[in-house]
Amino acid sequence: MGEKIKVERVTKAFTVRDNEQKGASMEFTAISNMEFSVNEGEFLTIVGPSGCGKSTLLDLLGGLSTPTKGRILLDGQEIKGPGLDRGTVFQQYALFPWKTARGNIEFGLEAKGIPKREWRAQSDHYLDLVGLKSFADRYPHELSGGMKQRVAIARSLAFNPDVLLMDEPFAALDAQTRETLQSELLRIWEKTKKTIIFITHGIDEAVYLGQRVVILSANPGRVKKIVEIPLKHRLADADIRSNPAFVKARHEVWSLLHENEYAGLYI
Ligand SMILES: Nc1ncnc2c1ncn2[C@@H]1O[C@H](COP(=O)(O)OP(=O)(O)OP(=O)(O)O)[C@@H](O)[C@H]1O
Repeated sequence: MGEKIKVERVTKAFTVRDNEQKGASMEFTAISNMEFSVNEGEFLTIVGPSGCGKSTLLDLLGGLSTPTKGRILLDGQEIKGPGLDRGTVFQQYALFPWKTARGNIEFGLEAKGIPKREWRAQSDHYLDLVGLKSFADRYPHELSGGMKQRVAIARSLAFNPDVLLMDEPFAALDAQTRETLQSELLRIWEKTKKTIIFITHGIDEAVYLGQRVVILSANPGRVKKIVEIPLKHRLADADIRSNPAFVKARHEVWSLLHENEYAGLYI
């Protein structure tokens, strides 16, 4: 399994107002000296406290902004801007309200330059992949939150990106829908073999989905630890969250995230 993405000593600083001095500005370091890599076809989850730089990191991976120091390599080439090799799914559905589920997916096909005669078969394929074949002609306002997010995932996949960047895509959904979409996503990942980087606030979600979990700490955002999750065949076990290996991994991630509280840092 080759290395797909390499985050090399990345620092991202923003210029912000200096509250101490009127009219002056100062540097604020959101992410400091971050380093990790992602293997081809890996499902990597990233978890960390609010403000640790998760969205900043995803913007850098998406090429929407550039590091202040360090660099990010994709297939050995430095990321210098957005590209169709990376698809992003956000927390908010970001669908075109005037296009049907199929129309939203076909937008992805058009952007990728797929000839129009192939759209129908390909959009059928992606609708089927996310379990929405019978909702092809519905508009976003006629779909539930979970269905909208399925369309968003299908649209991102229609670009056929190498890497899927997911920024808390299930955060706005109710617990049951979230669990369903988590297992759907695992199934899609197993089928498509995409490299996935998935950002979340949820420890359960990070452990359930990730082959490895990157734990970030805040002020500034840094990699605290990368934990391997030794779970195989997640989909075969309907109640994997009760499995001792899951419980153990979950506890490890939880402890790392809450370490500072017990050291008295926040008390
Ligand atoms: N454009 C910007 N200008 C100045 N500061 C910024 C900018 N973008 C982010 N920050 C700061 O960088 C830090 C990291 O923000 P970011 O949104 O990446 O965190 P996050 O981990 O995604 O947070 P959350 O989990 O709450 O969504 C925060 O302190 C934020 O205020």
